[in-house]
Amino acid sequence: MNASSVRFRDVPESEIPRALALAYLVFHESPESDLRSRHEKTLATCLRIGAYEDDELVGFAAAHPFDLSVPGGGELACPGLTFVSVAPTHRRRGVLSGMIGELFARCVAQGAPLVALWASEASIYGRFGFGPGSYGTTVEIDTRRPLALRIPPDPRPLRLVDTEAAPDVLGPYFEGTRSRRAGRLARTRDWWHEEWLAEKDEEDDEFSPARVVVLGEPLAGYAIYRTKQGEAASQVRGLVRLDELEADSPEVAAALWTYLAGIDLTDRVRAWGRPVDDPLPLFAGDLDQVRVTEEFPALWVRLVDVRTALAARSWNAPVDVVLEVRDPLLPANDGTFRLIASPDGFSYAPTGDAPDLSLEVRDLASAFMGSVTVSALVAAGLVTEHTPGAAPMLDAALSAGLSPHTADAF
Ligand SMILES: CC(=O)SCCNC(=O)CCNC(=O)[C@H](O)C(C)(C)COP(=O)(O)OP(=O)(O)OC[C@H]1O[C@@H](n2cnc3c(N)ncnc32)[C@H](O)[C@@H]1OP(=O)(O)O
Repeated sequence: MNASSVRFRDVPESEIPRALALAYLVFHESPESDLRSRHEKTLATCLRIGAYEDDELVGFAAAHPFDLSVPGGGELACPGLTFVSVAPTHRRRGVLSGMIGELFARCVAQGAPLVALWASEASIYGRFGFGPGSYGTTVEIDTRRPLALRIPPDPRPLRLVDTEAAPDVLGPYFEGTRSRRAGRLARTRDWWHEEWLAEKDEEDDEFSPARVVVLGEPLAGYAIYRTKQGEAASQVRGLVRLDELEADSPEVAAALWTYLAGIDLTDRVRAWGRPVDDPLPLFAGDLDQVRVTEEFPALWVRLVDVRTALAARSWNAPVDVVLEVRDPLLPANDGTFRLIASPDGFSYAPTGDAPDLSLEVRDLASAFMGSVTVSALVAAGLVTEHTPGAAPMLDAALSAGLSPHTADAF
């Protein structure tokens, strides 16, 4: 086989089981029938690209029809790439590259300015112009003693909400958070039920069903969590796994963390995918008790249409810079452009002027989302600042308050 013997085309709904068989092969999975059915249902709503050698499916990629919040409260169509699978017999011959090219062409045709993904390996997607658009952290709390905090928890009562009713209670609140943080996907009712509130945890069936605890009327914050029993014989106590916690104020967050840390018969809380600016590690009273154990790239973002993406985000200070953007895969983005933006206006047009900053489109994606500053990229040797002061000027314009954050891993 060579790359030219492979053809790319849509995978019809009737071939979803075949695509899933390839995905389970490459991800070393053998899910039970209810999870297979969920995957089939999800894939029916996705864009599906297949790489075929004659009639054999040798590569598969799907994309969810997501909308992503961008800095300043706007949102953009952002296909969410997932289930990327190449047959072990056909690796490293350009099948993934071909599927990505196909996906970008469809995004351009459909007017989707962004693509996003969670990477199985962080080394794969930079070459295709993806940069980390949000980072996540893992936080662990030792709850063998009461949670020590430097601020008083909100004293209002907490209540548990049935998972059936939860999307109606949490949905509008979560939607409100999307205008404050970039990186958040719009959630449908099905997404809430299947990805957040499913009876069985997809990865570890020792966990309880999802539990939802809320504070305030109207809602001022909530937590979604699962618990795992300990083992009396080996004196291992149970675990609380926090899946999501949102709060209007640090006091509400403090009340929810105190609740989680106080759950009987458990001695740890583990929270994966917290925002990098989560206030808990700041208001914790004992930093031996509350530890940030990990920080990782979460959502990878690709600017398929740089101009449309930049136009959709907020500009918090005036900026006038010439950017030399390198994008070998999408020539419309590649070139030298003058960016003039402020809270009152935006323009981005090709120019023959000398650049103030030179950068790769993957780094522009991270700066666009707000996950890294341009000055930090200059300091790392990834962006060239030809005109002193251009990077801090662009950073002031890009600044947008809270860090980008994505908890929906897909
Ligand atoms: C969004 C998601 O779904 S993430 C899930 C990704 N899928 C998996 O991890 C499943 C198992 N792996 C696979 O199916 C395949 O190995 C894939 C999809 C990762 C790669 O597919 P391939 O068809 O082999 O990739 P392709 O030949 O197009 O390689 C393109 C480039 O990426 C590089 N590359 C491919 N896979 C990897 C990897 N795992 N790590 C580092 N680099 C890689 C290649 O070396 C090549 O580089 P080059 O352009 O400098 O020569």
